[in-house]
Amino acid sequence: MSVEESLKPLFSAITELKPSFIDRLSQAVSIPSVSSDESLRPKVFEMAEFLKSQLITLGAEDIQMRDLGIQPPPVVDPKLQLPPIVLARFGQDPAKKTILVYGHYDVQPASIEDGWATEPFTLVQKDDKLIGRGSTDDKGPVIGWLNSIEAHRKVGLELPVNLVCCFEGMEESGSLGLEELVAQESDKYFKGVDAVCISDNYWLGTKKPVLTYGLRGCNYYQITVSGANADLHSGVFGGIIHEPMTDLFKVMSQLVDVKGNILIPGVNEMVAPVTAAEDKLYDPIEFSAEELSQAAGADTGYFDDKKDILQHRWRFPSLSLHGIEGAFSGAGAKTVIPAKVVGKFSIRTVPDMDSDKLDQFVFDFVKAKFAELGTKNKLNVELIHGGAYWVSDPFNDNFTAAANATKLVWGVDPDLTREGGSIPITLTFEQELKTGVVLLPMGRGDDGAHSINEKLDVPNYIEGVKTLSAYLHYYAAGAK
Ligand SMILES: NCC(=O)N[C@@H](Cc1c[nH]cn1)C(=O)O
Ligand SMILES: [Zn+2]
Ligand SMILES: [Zn+2]
Repeated sequence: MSVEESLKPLFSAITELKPSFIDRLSQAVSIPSVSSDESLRPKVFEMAEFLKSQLITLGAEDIQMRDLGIQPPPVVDPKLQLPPIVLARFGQDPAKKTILVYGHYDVQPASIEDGWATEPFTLVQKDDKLIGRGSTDDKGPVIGWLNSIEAHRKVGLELPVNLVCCFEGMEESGSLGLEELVAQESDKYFKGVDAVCISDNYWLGTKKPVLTYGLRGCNYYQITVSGANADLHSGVFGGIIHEPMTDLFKVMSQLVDVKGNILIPGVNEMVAPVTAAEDKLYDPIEFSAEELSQAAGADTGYFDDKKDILQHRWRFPSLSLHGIEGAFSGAGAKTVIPAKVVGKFSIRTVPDMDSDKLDQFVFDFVKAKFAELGTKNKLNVELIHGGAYWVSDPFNDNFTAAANATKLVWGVDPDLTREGGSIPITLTFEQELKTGVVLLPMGRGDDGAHSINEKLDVPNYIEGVKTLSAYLHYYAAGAK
C-alpha cells in the first residue's frame, strides 16, 4: 500500500479527534509555565508532569524526567531548580528508523495588562483561532506529536518509526542544561537516532507552508547600574546625585541606532558576506510585506524590498532593547530615583559571528561608554544566556520527507526559509547526534508568538497533526 493510502484512515481519525485535541491543548495552555519568571517555576514543573501523564496514557516507554540541577546565576533565588527534560520513547524496533522530536513546554510571560483581549492562560476559540499563550509557541506543536500518537492508536496503525521525545522547559530562557544532556545522552538515550524534527517555528506568511533550514542565534545580556542603596525622592536628591537610570539610558542608547544598525565596533565585521548564489535563493520565496505589517499591527518597517526585509531578518544580526528591571513602570507619576536598574538587550547572531568574541566586544564597548560618563555609580555587564545560530543543507531525506508530508496535506510544495528567531539546541542536536535536523512548522507568520493574543489557527493545528504524522511515514518509507 502507498504511504498516501495508508494515511487515509489516520487523517480521518485526526479530523474526528479535533474536539479532544483542542481540549488537550486547552489543558496545556492553562498551566502558566513561564520559564523566565522565578515565581512561576512550580508551574513549569506542573507542565512537565502534565506531559508525563499524557505520555503514560499514550503508552510511552522509558519515560524519564531528567533533573538538571540548580539554575546558574544571574538568578534571584540561588536554589532555583531547573525544570526537567522530559524524555520518552514509542517503540525500539531495530528494523525501524528512529526519529527524535523536540519541543519546549515553557512559554513567554503574558498578562492581560499587556493588552490581551482574553485571559492569556485560558485557551479561547474565536472563529477558527485558538488564542492563548503557548498555543503556537510551542505547546500546540508539542501536543501535536501526542495527538498524532493518539490517532495512530485509535486506528490501530503502528508508528512507522521509533519515536524519541525530548521536551524541555527552559527554551525561552536559553535552554539551560539541555546542551550537556544531549551530549551525555548521544550514545545512550539518543543512540540510533536517524533524524531530528523540530516543530517550533512558523510559516513565513499566512497562506503558504514552509520548511526551515536556518535560524539566528541569540546572545542575551544585562547591564546593571547601581548607585544609592535605596530608591530616593527626586525632589530631595534630584540634581545632586548620579542617577543610575540616566547612566543606563546613555549607555543603552549607544548600542544601536534608530535604523537598527549595531554600533558596537567589531560586530558587523564578523558577518559572512552574502554570496550571489545565496542572494538568488530569496527570489522564489513567496512573501508579502503587507502581511508582515499586518502581523506587526503597524507599518513601521525599515524596508520595503522583499530581499532587504528577509535578509535583515534571517541573514544579518540585530540588536533589540528589551526592558529595564527596577525602573518605575506603573501608571501614575511616581517621583522616584531608582537605586539600581538592570537593562536587558539581546543580539541575534548569524554566520560567521563568534559568540565569545561578540561577548568581549559588547563588554568592552559598554564599559568604555560607561567610563566616558564619569559617573560614581557602579556597572556590571554580563551574558545571561547564549544560543548558537544554525544553517543546514535543505536537500536530504529528512527535508524530503517533510516536503512530501507538507505537499500531501496542504497541496503545495513548501518554500524553503530561514528564521530570525532562535532555537538554541538545534545545532547541538546536529553536532552531537550527527544527524540532520528539519524544522517543520505548524503555525502561521501572524500567530503573534511572544506577543499579545498569541493564536494558532484550528486548520493549522489539525492539518499540522496530519503533517507531522505524514512526515513520520514518509521518512520511514525513504526518499521518493
Ligand atoms: N520559537 C522559538 C523561540 O521563540 N525561541 C526564542 C529563544 C530564545 C533565545 N533567547 C531567549 N529565548 C527566541 O526568542 O527566538
Ligand atoms: Zn518556541
Ligand atoms: Zn518562543
